[in-house]
Amino acid sequence: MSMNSYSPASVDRTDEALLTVENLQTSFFTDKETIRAVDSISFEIDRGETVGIVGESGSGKSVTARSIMGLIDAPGRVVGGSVRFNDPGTVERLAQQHPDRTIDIDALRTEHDVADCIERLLEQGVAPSRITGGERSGSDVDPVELAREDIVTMRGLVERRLTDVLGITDEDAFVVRDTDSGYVDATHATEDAFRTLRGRGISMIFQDPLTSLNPVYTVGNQIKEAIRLHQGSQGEQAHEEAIRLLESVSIPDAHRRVDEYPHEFSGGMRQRAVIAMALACKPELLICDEPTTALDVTIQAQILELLMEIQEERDLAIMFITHDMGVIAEIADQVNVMYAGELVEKAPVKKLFAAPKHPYTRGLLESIPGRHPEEDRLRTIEGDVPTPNERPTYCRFAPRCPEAFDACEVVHPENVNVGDEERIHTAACLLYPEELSTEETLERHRSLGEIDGGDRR
Ligand SMILES: Nc1ncnc2c1ncn2[C@@H]1O[C@H](COP(=O)(O)OP(=O)(O)OP(=O)(O)O)[C@@H](O)[C@H]1O
Ligand code: NI
Repeated sequence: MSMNSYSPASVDRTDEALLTVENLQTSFFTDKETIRAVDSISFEIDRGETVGIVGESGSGKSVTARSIMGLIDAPGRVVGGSVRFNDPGTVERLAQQHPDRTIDIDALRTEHDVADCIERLLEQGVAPSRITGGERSGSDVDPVELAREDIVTMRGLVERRLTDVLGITDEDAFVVRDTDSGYVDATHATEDAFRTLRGRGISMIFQDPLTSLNPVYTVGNQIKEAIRLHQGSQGEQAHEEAIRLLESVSIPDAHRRVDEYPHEFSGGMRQRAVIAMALACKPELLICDEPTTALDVTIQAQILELLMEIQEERDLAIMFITHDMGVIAEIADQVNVMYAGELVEKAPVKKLFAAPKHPYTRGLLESIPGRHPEEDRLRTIEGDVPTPNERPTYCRFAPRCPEAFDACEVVHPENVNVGDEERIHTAACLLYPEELSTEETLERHRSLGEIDGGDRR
């Protein structure tokens, strides 16, 4: 495949998200059962934005983060969907490192006609909904026509891995370059590529800072090692940079503390040091998995404050995982609510708090401490998150839902619009869309399930 020159400067940064997660599925194959820990979820993260992932313990938040980072180990595996990381620098670097795993969309466009390709796919018996990606559905949809209208594109065919008609048999390609953009698909990346991705593009911090810090090295040496790996500088230069990083996360007396060991730091200071280490690789996206859960409330507030400052300064995108709706209110721009491996509601933070739609979200909001000061016991949602161990043909929340009705046991709720604008506020609940009759609503969810089901394994 030819390698066209690629200029990051020409990238149109406005129309495509930094991270696009689409129908991501990650399962654990244990002796006893298959746990569908992340069961076909989709969301996006824009540059400079904080996206919260919230849900009770066991809802699949950490597995989502680890899937994006390539950190799922046996018996777990990412089994479906895509995670597209659209950072020009990372795309360019990986395209150079892995030319044989790179697909050049521009070159494909000059060689092939999309409508012809679609006709061949249809002849091969590929379902139209697979080709259109469920963008448009119904019996009257003609994918060939959509291609003429430029709705189904070359890029779309590649994203849906409908590539054999393009003469690409390498299922393992994971870098896609286009004239004005490109992405790395983390669900197909090699371990080698993940090292680049984790080093340059995406960093992650965990609940317990000690998982990221080695007790036998000084904090400074660990930060310097990160600097050496990711920025290439060493010696005095790296030392100065380490101090600067510690100062940037407001560690007082950084000149002295740079030579201290992790056990000499308090919990809050350790988490600051871990953030400094994460920043050493100049990430575009920082994934935080409950980074403040182990800290007391005052320290927690300071760390959140710090993250927001850093984000502002660096135009960093943050994916913030928590089970705490109060923290979400503080930090998130966008919120994704997860339940038993699925995404059940998605909205901008203000909309979610002002008009929560899913009964589960409402339950989570009701259980924020201080919501009902007149009551002396904290409200909780009765029962536990079930283990998602089969393909859902019903609502997984129904057994705990105060609003469940008969259909919830036999129809799987799909994400539908619950606000005025398309795709801005969605919920996966059979109570919606509100304007339809019950019969029509169920029909809507069933037919959306058929499209989504095409991708769900
Ligand atoms: N290594 C593993 N082997 C088997 N099952 C796993 C493994 N890791 C996670 N799971 C399962 O995946 C599901 C989701 O777990 P996950 O850790 O993502 O939840 P979470 O939302 O992060 O919860 P918490 O708030 O407790 O961190 C759970 O049912 C869990 O049992
Ligand atoms: Ni977790």
